[in-house]
Amino acid sequence: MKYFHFPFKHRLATQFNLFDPFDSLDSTCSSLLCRHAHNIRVLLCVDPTPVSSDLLSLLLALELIVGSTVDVDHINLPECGRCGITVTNVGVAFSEDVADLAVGLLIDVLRKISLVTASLSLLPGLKPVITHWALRFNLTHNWIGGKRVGVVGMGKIGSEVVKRLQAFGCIISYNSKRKKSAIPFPYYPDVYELVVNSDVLVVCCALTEETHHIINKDVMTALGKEGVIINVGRGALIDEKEMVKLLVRGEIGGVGLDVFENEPHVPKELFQLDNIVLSPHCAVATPECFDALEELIVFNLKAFFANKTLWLMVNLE
Ligand SMILES: NC(=O)C1=CN([C@@H]2O[C@H](COP(=O)(O)OP(=O)(O)OC[C@H]3O[C@@H](n4cnc5c(N)ncnc54)[C@H](O)[C@@H]3O)[C@@H](O)[C@H]2O)C=CC1
Ligand SMILES: O=CC(=O)O
Repeated sequence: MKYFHFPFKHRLATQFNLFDPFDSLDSTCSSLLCRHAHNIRVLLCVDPTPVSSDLLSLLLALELIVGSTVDVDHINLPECGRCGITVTNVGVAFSEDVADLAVGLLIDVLRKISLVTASLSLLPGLKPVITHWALRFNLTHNWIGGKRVGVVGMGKIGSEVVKRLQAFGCIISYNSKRKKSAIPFPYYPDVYELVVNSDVLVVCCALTEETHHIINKDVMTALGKEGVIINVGRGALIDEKEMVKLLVRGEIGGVGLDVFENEPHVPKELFQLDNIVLSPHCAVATPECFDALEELIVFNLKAFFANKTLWLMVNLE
């Protein structure tokens, strides 16, 4: 169990009959897994560990998979549906922290906080006269208030992003799979239409066949030289190769990324640029997210063994 810290594993082990394949000396875990397979009723899926049809075919007693992520596309859901296995995910447990990071990335790209922090160490012996001191840097002039922000994916995270950006006075519009009657902002069914009406894009939709490279070369070109893209969804929502080329040529204004197309690989060209802010897919790496996740897991395990209703079941139809 790589993702959870020891006290949580201990908590689980004191309440349930826990079998952790990472306790095995066998690096593939396969022999231990095979030995216990017929007894396992619940699989706790840590991180996006793949749950293939091969694995499912070993676990003949399996009734429930408790996911620890928002997306559960690493789990073979059609096979779960066929075998009558229930799957749960984390729902809103992570949404606020991901939205916070999205807004943090945006402010940092626009105001270059990380960049000037790194530059401070390069300026020894300057007189501490604040205006002169500050003017040594290319001061940023980007205001957040009044920016037209297009949200791609008005789900749980998108809605939290909007709450925060409204407080800055941003002008919001969105693209999503469908128009949401409860959302009072202009809806553009075509992402290209959204972009031509936006200064900033915040990308936080689910990655599906349909949304793969939804932010392609044409979309990014339409956003223009001053346009900024923030991506906290999945790397492959953006055509990363094209994004790098456009950034290098100065054809988009800047990016803030928590996710990459081929993690943990980060295109090295990005490190030469001063209009990017990067984080290593760590939007949910907070104690609050982990606490919420752990409570959710324990709730669902207890509910399952007590034949009670589970939280956050994924629709497998
Ligand atoms: N950076 C990180 O650590 C995290 C990233 N995520 C990513 O954020 C994504 C969104 O999470 P939530 O808001 O909780 O999910 P959600 O299910 O509430 O929202 C997903 C949104 O994607 C939209 N969408 C689906 N298909 C679309 C299409 N074809 N075109 C446009 N929009 C489409 C849906 O309409 C929905 O509004 C997750 O799928 C996950 O990939 C989630 C948690 C943490
Ligand atoms: O990226 C994390 C997730 O929960 O999805």
